[in-house]
Parts: sequence; structure tokens; C-alpha cells
Amino acid sequence: MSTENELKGLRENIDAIDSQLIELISERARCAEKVADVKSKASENEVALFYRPEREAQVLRSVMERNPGPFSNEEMARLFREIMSSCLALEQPVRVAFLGPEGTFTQQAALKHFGKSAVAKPMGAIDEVFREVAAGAVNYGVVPVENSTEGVVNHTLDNFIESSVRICGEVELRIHHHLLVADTTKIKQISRVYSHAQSFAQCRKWLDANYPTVERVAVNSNADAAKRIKSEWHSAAIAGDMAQDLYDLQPIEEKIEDHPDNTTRFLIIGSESVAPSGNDKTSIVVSLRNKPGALHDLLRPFYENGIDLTRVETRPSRNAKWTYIFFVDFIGHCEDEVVKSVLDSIAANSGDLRILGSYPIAVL
Ligand SMILES: C=C(O[C@@H]1C=C(C(=O)O)C=C[C@H]1O)C(=O)O
Repeated sequence: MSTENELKGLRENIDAIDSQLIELISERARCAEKVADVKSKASENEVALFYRPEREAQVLRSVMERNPGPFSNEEMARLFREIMSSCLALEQPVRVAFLGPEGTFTQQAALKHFGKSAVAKPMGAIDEVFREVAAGAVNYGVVPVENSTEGVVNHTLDNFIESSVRICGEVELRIHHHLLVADTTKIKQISRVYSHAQSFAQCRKWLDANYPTVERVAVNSNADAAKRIKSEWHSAAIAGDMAQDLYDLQPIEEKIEDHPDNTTRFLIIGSESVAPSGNDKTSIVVSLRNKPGALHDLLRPFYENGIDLTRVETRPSRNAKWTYIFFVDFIGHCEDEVVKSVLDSIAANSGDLRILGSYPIAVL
């Protein structure tokens, strides 16, 4: 068979499969519309909850389990992520505030978690994301909480102390930084590099080795850095793919982060609690009475009940000098019997305990 004939036959196959896909995707969408009706009727006078993080996590996990290849599990789940995002938009487009401006890694995290049909709103600071969620101006917020190279984002943790918003999900993003220039940049005469302080820290060794003498100027975000160099012929920026595309920049060098597995974890914040998905994490915040063995007493029930701790973080309490607040993440949902009894025994021993939320462990 000639190449042309072979291609023609294969393309006819693809056209036929696409017709079936279109029919099936539309059928799925019609089903999601019916789900919306059921949710609206059931909620009566209350605001209906259209977005269901636990159900979305279950759908993605089961897509990955059933994936026969040749796509990787992640690729297959990403496709379904977008199908679900479109289905949810038929019910009600989800409104999400993120730490802006446009082009930040936090925006990338928001898209990864909610898909492209979400309506995303950039905010100027982490506090503003919290406030926007608390005020009900958006359904959810996305904020960075820790980076594998640079550690915790204190500003996010501190906001939880003051705010009553809940954690509804988490998303992890591999962070790749590039050294970027504009059309007008004179590459041999670069004397200044703009970036966010966290990104400078994540690329410190690379910069020391390759651009030891250039001035490093920390700005509010990588996207801000990318924007500034458009008008400065002697400056470069360190930023990621989104900022590169948004501001039409070119990389001099890609993936300059010192650790190739550089990853940031982001939290999804909202106002509702999330039902168990079958593979969940819980975050709590505890203030401890200042007495010997207090931290040991806090952690012992987890050990005794075989619960995995995934993170313990300390912040100074603003109420009293030399007293501390502990942020603890662990595997399990606050509706699990074993978790309930651990939380009861912590509450009996500690000054103050607040459950920030139980939510599905990041699928993608
Ligand atoms: C369809 C539903 O509503 C939304 C859309 C989902 C989907 O497309 O699979 C899943 C959960 C919800 O965010 C549902 O709750 O089942």
C-alpha cells in the first residue's frame, strides 16, 4: 500500500473515533448538567456546592488505574482534568483567586488543579487571596505553602492563624526556572537580573557559576521580573514558562534551578469542608502550653495510632513571647475514627486545636 493510501485509511479511523469521542463527551456533559439540577434541588435555600474536590480526585485516580497506555497516567489524567473542568463550567464556572500577577507559578498551579475553564483572578498578595475567599468574592484561592529547596512560605502559614478559611486541596508543581531575555536585550551586556527572592534562592549556585557579577534585583513575582526587562536592554529575568509566553521572551538557558526535582506545594483554600475521598490528608494548627514535653505529647498519639505525619512546622505565636504554634499535616481524614480519637486526645492536652481541613492528596 502506498504511503498516501495508508495515511488515508488511518485518518479515516481517527475521524470515526473522534465522532464517537464527541458523542461520548457530550453525553458526559449532559450527565453533569443533570448532576447540577440534583445538587440545586437538594440544597434548597442554601448555596449549592457544585465543585466536589473528593469526587474529582476519585475520578482522576480511577482514570489512572484504568489507563491501558500508550499515554502515561499523568497525560491521561490531564486530559480528563480538562474534560471535568468543562463539565463543571456547565454546572457553574468555578471562580479562583491566585497569587498574581498573570504568569506566576501559582497561576500555573491553579490551572493544573481546576483546569482551563476555571475563572482565575490574580491578587497582589497572599493576604488578599485569603481575604477574597473569606469574603465569598471567589469560591477558592490558591497560595504557595512550601518549596522543596527553600522550605516553608511563612506568610501563608501566618494567614491561617488569623483567618477562618479551610484547606480544600493541595497541588504540587515541578518548578523550572529559565534565564529569559527580550528581543531588545543585549545578551553580552547583561548587568542585572530580576526575579522573586525564592527563585534567586532556588538558582543561587547556577547564578554564582554563570553570572557571578550581575546585580540581582528581587521583585514581587517572576512575572513582574519578566515584564520589567521588556524596557531594559541590559537586564534579564528568571521566570517560568507561563511568564516567558505571556511576555514573549526567549530563554538564554532553560531549567537553571539548582535541584532538578525543585517542587512547590500549593494549597487550595475555601470555605467548605471536603468529604473523604479514600486517600486524604489533614492539616491542623495547634498552640502548645509552654511546658516540658509539650511537643512530645502532641506527636505521641500519632505514633501510637500508626498515623503518618507528613509535615510539622513551627511559627512563633503573636500572643505571647516564646510560645509557639505548630502546623501538623498527616495522612487520614478527620471523619476517620482513628483520626477522631487522635484529635480528641490532642485537644485534651493542648492550648488550642483547629482543624484547617481534610482534603484529597494531590493526584497529579
Ligand atoms: C459532575 C459532578 O460535578 C463536578 C464535575 C465532576 C465531573 O465532571 O466528573 C466531578 C465533580 C464536580 O466537581 C459531580 O459532582 O459528580
